Amino acid sequence: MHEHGYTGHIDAAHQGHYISHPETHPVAIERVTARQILDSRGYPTVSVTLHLHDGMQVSASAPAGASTGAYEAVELRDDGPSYSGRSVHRAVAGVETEISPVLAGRHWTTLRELDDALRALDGTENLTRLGANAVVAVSIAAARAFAHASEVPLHVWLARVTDSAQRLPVPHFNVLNGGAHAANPLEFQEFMIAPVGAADEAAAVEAGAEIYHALAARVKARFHTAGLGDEGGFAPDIASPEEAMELLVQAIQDAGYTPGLNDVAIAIDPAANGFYEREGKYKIAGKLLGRDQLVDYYIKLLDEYPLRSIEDGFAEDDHAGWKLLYDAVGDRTQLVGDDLYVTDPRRISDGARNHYSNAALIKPNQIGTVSSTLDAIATARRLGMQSMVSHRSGETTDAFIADLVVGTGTGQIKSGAPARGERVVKYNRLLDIELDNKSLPYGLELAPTHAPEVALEP
Ligand SMILES: C=C(OP(=O)(O)O)C(=O)O
Ligand SMILES: [Mg+2]
Repeated sequence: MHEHGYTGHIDAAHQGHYISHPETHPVAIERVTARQILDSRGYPTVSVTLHLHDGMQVSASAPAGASTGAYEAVELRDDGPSYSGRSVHRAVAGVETEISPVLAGRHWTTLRELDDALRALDGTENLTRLGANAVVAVSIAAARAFAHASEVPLHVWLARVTDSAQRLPVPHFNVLNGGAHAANPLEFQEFMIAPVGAADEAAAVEAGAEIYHALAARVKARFHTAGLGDEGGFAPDIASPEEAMELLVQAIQDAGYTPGLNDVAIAIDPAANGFYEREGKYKIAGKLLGRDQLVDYYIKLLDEYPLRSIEDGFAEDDHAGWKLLYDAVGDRTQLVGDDLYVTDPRRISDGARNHYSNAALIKPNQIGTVSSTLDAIATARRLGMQSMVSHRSGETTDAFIADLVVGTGTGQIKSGAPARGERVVKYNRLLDIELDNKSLPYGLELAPTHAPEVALEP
């Protein structure tokens, strides 16, 4: 069993609480039902429905990671806690027999109050008892219930309760897959294209699709395969990250776009837990690299390619590696903590204080409730860090993260390739929001590279 595991100094002044405005309308729930459905990998996951007092029903479902961080909230599966792909009947039963009686029969005035009740009912630090898969699905459905009660779209409600300026995000399309998401020898997990210079969301999504198809042609011609990884990106037998980056640059050009930090940029998620060997050593393309060598390797990629963002460049517990990378390139590129922070406000706060990175990945099921997810974004923002909202490698057709990224205005999302239903449902939701809200700005929230702006105590 994993603990949430945070042992560092926690300073409330450095954490952001999102503001929950009391004027949002209360929610009355009659009962909560749940069932087991399949996710995009064909593994069972939890789907819940809140039956509201006014006859409305709102649903949500839980995604699942494969390259999960050790400090994530824990899903409940029938063979025990943690990811295994097994059935989730116990988590489903917990929603109906334990969560439903607690949520039914009273008025909930804020989502935080409801989320706090879920945490109290679970009683564990990392939601092991009821399962983060059960809890996050209920919390997302509850956010929908609050938006319904206030008679506004979900993204508008999220902007309202967090006092955020809404923004349409730069989509980061993961078009080449490796690591834990593919069977190929490529160690780095994700190679993404980000149309940062697109005029709007519609143009960005169109660019992503065109580049994806241009890449398909190159991959088929060179590798005689169009096999896909878990997130819908191609997964050919690429030997090295450089070869992958080269392919992306060519595909961007083939599709008639310009590779560049202000046009179509590249982002990577090496997910370094996956190729960490031991004692600060990492194995890439058959070579064992020490921390300094890995930093030099990333610098080479930054110098040679239009790379705007590196996620999990070092393993989750290799803080010495994170610091080295931050000191070397934290002023010129985005360094995103995923497994490092697991969407935990306390860990993000610690990362800002220690200069581990200048951005946090935001995955609601890593921390287990929508309220804590909003706190994570508020914390990052307070400390001058960027946030990137993210799907999981195992997904459903729930598009919550699209409303989340617009409502909180973080300016960046990753939801896999611009293909496969569970991925495009998020991008298509962004298109719908844009169509209904033509005046919303598109693009990154701040300049693409920056260091924390808040002076932190040593
Ligand atoms: C989306 C990711 O993968 P997973 O969901 O498998 O953790 C990731 O590592 O960023
Ligand atoms: Mg990651």
